[in-house]
Amino acid sequence: MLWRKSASFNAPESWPPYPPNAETELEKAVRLEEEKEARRVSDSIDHELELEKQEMRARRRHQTRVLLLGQAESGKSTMLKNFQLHFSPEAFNAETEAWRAVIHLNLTRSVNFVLDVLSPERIQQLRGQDTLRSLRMRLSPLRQVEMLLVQRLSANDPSRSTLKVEEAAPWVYGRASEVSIRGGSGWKSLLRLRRNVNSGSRTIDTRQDELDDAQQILNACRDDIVTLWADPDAQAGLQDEGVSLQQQSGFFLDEAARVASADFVPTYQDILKARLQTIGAEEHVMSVEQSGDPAQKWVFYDVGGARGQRAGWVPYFEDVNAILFLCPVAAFNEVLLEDRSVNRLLDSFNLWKTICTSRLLASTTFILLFNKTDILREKLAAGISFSQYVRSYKDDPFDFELVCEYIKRKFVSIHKHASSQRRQLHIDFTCAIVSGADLSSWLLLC
Ligand SMILES: Nc1nc2c(ncn2[C@@H]2O[C@H](COP(=O)(O)OP(=O)(O)OP(=O)(O)O)[C@@H](O)[C@H]2O)c(=O)[nH]1
Ligand SMILES: [Mg+2]
Repeated sequence: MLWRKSASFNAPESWPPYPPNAETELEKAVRLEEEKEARRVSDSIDHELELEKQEMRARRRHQTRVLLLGQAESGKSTMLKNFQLHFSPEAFNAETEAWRAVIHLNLTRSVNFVLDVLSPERIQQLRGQDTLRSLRMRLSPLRQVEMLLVQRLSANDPSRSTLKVEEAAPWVYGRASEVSIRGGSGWKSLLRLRRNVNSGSRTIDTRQDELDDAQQILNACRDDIVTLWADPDAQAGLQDEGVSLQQQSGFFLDEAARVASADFVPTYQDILKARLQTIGAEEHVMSVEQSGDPAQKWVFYDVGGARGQRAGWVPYFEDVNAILFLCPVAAFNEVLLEDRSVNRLLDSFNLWKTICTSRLLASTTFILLFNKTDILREKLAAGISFSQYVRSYKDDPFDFELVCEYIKRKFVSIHKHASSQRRQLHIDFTCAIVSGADLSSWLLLC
């Protein structure tokens, strides 16, 4: 060490350091040279940081950051797919392969769920028990298919690597439990897998072979799946158990003949209907492919909406231009999967209140989307009374327009009273599984 700390001075963090006692001329010259060099390095670091900051600011000027919020199954990821389809159709199309496996998993889980409900004991009480019993037996390989697909889709996700089908399969509360796959990890690697399939890697080939096996078994079971789903006795058994699958996420049983066929290629509609629970947060950067300013980027943050996931939202609050909040209006007669004592519409009200109250979001643009309007319409038309679940509602309990108006009033009122400062609120009613919503106009608001 060329300079010594002065005995009388004990602040090594001060800069430049205090000249040591009894310093020779040579030592002094060396010290000054070192200090000069250190200052040059420090200035250059400061300069780099400043440049980075300026670059970031310039980038940010061309970046609009949008955070998608809402409870689980409110349609956040589906809305994001809609944005991709609208603004980056090429990127969207490139993911078709991966979505096929997800759709196959959705279908397989539905069939296995039906088989769980129609247990051997239950079948004994139904007419046509011989047919159902043999269908049950012939469809048993689908347990293996489910396990294979889960393992393949979560292949790169260490937290799911030991997932067993028995763990994922038991059905609760009239619906199959879900397989959640950490977004942006395992299942998307299927894309790379397909693209690299000629790379000669044995692992990749094995993985692809397994997916092909799953698809072949599913295809071999195709006619039996169609027969099971069309069987009036099976339908009666499901009805007795209070199970209604049609309005549940990832429902493909009505299209089983097409989806399970060997040459199935998912349509846009299929991909929008596919269900994959988001765990954690995913960042999606998009630019408008066909027209517009190529430097302009949209950054979407899609987060998991289940209760256990919500603490992870806060870090994104500080840095976003807009919140896209989704409330699934059709969920008025449902409860949270994670807490069956809580009505889903009530949970959305409370969540909205929390978001409005947040000071970090005081000057953020809010776009409120009332989603799943198609299912709301179907439920009310099928005679499910809104006022049976929402006691404060006093109008016609089956009138779609009035129910929508009531929900909107509630949200607007919460926004007005919970927000710390005035903020414009944009509201729309949507059906996220139909492409072509007025996405551009929302983005103009951000
Ligand atoms: N019928 C209908 N289904 C919808 C609509 N929006 C979303 N879905 C379906 O609802 C399911 C759940 O949607 P997601 O987009 O995965 O929900 P999410 O909010 O991302 O849920 P988490 O990731 O768990 O937070 C999917 O199967 C979608 O296809 C809609 O407007 N109508
Ligand atoms: Mg999601």
